Amino acid sequence: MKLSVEHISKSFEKTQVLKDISLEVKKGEILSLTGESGCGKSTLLRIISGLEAPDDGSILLNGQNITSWKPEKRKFGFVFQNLSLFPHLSVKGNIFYAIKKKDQTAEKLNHLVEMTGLKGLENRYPHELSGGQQQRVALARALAINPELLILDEPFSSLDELLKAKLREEIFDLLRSLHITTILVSHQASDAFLIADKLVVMKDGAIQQSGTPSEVYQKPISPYVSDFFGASVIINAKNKDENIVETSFGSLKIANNRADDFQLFVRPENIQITTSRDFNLSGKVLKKEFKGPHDVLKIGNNSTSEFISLETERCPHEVGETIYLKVPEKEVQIFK
Ligand SMILES: Nc1ncnc2c1ncn2[C@@H]1O[C@H](COP(=O)(O)OP(=O)(O)OP(=O)(O)O)[C@@H](O)[C@H]1O
Repeated sequence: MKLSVEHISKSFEKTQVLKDISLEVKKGEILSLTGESGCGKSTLLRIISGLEAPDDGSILLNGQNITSWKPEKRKFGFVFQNLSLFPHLSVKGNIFYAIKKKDQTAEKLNHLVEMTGLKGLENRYPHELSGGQQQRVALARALAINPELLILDEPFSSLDELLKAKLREEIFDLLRSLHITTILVSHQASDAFLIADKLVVMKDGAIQQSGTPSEVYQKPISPYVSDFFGASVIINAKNKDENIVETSFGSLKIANNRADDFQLFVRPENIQITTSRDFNLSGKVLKKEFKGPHDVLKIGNNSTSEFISLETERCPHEVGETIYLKVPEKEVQIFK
């Protein structure tokens, strides 16, 4: 199984909401699609699922052009944000909703409720279930059709943080064990989506960056992408000499041939506190906050209003002390 989205564009009236989007999901892969509200994620999902037609471009399933296929023919399973369970149907009725009568066997039901942790709840109605259980019903219903592709549109948004994390992990484990090809859409930035196989980050109707989670996390191409996944340290910089870059916190040895001002990006865990002044950044600890497993330092100096916010392991330095920060060149990304 392979789903290819090729050069999809879409406008509503005069506004272009999707601009030449291309991506690919292979058998058993989990692709996570994220981006700020209004960037076009839902519109893209609607086009993939056949609920909306693109102005340009094609959707291919195993090389076959399915752009004009009706949603039913595509055999995709969905779990939407609002779940859309049928209130007048039991768990069993909801799970079997899209299944032919002859395939509605006790064995199939049993298999689905066991997989999704709903055993014993088959005869309950949606209003008699918790939010997490309702999510499971929606998932079981989507899996019941043996979908070619599963589309999860922000399925965890209504749950509290703890339950969200637990259910997400459980569902990901299940999808991986079943080798179900999945597109997961998230409207929120979250490290949790780094467990997908592929990440696609959208902005203003276009793909900003796509790649493996570690590529996107370690080498984001813009502050927009870096801020989506974890904390980042971004410092204004300019070229000083060949391979020397100057910032208001000191100079660093970094190969860079840009003439204009630019920004240096580095993940906080790649910065080490050191005692050496040479080619390291320096600043005063302005604030130190205890955050359980780590401290957060706010580092500044007199020559600038800029400061570095750094998450570190237990820091022995106190407010007012000057500290030096080692920033390894290979961990630095340059943002224009
Ligand atoms: N049927 C429509 N008619 C006109 N404009 C639309 C229609 N559907 C979506 N839009 C517009 O297209 C843009 C993209 O919307 P879309 O719902 O795809 O974004 P999204 O990334 O899913 O946002 P969110 O995270 O808030 O759900 C928005 O500006 C939205 O107002």
